[in-house]
Amino acid sequence: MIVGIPTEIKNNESRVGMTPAGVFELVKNNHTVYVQSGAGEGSGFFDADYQQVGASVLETIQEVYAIAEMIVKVKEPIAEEYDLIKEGQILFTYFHFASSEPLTKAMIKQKAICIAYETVEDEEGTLPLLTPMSEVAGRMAIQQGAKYLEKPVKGRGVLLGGVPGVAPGRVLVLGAGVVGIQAAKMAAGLGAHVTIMDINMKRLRYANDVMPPHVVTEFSNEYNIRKHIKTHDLIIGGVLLKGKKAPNLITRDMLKEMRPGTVIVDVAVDQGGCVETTKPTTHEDPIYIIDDVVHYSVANMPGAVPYTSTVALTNVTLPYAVRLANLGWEKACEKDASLKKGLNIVSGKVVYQEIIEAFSWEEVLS
Ligand SMILES: NC(=O)C1=CN([C@@H]2O[C@H](COP(=O)(O)OP(=O)(O)OC[C@H]3O[C@@H](n4cnc5c(N)ncnc54)[C@H](O)[C@@H]3O)[C@@H](O)[C@H]2O)C=CC1
Ligand SMILES: CC(=O)C(=O)O
Ligand SMILES: [Mg+2]
Repeated sequence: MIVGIPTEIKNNESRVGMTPAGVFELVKNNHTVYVQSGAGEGSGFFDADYQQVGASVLETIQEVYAIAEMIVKVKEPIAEEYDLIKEGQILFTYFHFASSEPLTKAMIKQKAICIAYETVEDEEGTLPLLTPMSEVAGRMAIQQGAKYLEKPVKGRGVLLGGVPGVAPGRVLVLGAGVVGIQAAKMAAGLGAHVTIMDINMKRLRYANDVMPPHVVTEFSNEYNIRKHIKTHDLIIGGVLLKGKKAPNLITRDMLKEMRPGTVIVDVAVDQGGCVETTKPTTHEDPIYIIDDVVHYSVANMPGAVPYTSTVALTNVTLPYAVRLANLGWEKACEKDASLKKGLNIVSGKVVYQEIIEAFSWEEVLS
């Protein structure tokens, strides 16, 4: 198969869809790989590194899309890329369709085979191609939150770890999944008081087992959330309903209950966010303030640490990419139920029910 690796063009997105190690593996399996010149630079991989393992380098994104049967990338295609996508071309990347009707409609129109990293699901119900980026984003959420709690950027002016004689900051984590656990761990490591909430008792039991005593678990319901937002300095949104729009656990009216300078890092923004006032931001302009509450909602947080993220991502995507290249998407999905769950749009037809529900479409669009 001919595989193309374009340069990411989303704001401050320096990850790349495949490392030279990945190209090595594809070439070993007799596939042809075209990499756009400079695609890996932000992650520390240069054209010569790719050429050394057998890839050919193309100058433009147009050339890569035009020649490839399968595009392997990181983020969803953005508007400038839509028309480059060919009928029947496999796109293997993050899409987060439920948060973008325009993207969904564009991919239907292009009639591509859209296999979304974030809905590939293993037998245990976990999301192997989302997990490493959630690990990155969960850890980063505390770094970013700590930064925006500083007064010069309109935060409350609270040091998360406190100092002797002064109580530490308080962090409320919504969701005890991958993002939530990593965020809680980082915050606890800094010495903050942490409350972590979920509706899944198994996740709360797990958090209770693995976390130090200054991490407290609480069942997630509106009453408890309303209580805790008043006393916590930093709130991390890490909830997910697979493939669906995230639920609004913090509504607009609740911002008034928070103290001025409270910071919300809504990691769940890529599925629409779990805070009503969340709207996607970029690394260039990551925050905005509503009712004195600082909102951070960058939809590609791991893009800011591409050295770590590119390798972590391709460690998990590569085996699937090789299978897709070896077998073609139909056979690969037939043989691998996890990969099949990644099929979101096939030749103009939405095949993932949660997307249809997200837009209240009555039937599968085609
Ligand atoms: N902004 C960014 O750059 C990134 C965003 N993400 C996003 O972060 C979100 C979380 O991802 P993961 O942690 O991997 O998902 P996960 O599936 O591991 O965890 C989500 C948790 O939310 C819980 N949950 C569901 N409804 C809830 C409710 N009402 N209250 C409290 N908890 C609830 C679930 O029980 C589950 O434990 C996803 O939307 C993911 O796409 C992930 C990586 C990067
Ligand atoms: C998961 C995701 O949205 C990201 O890594 O950017
Ligand atoms: Mg307020």
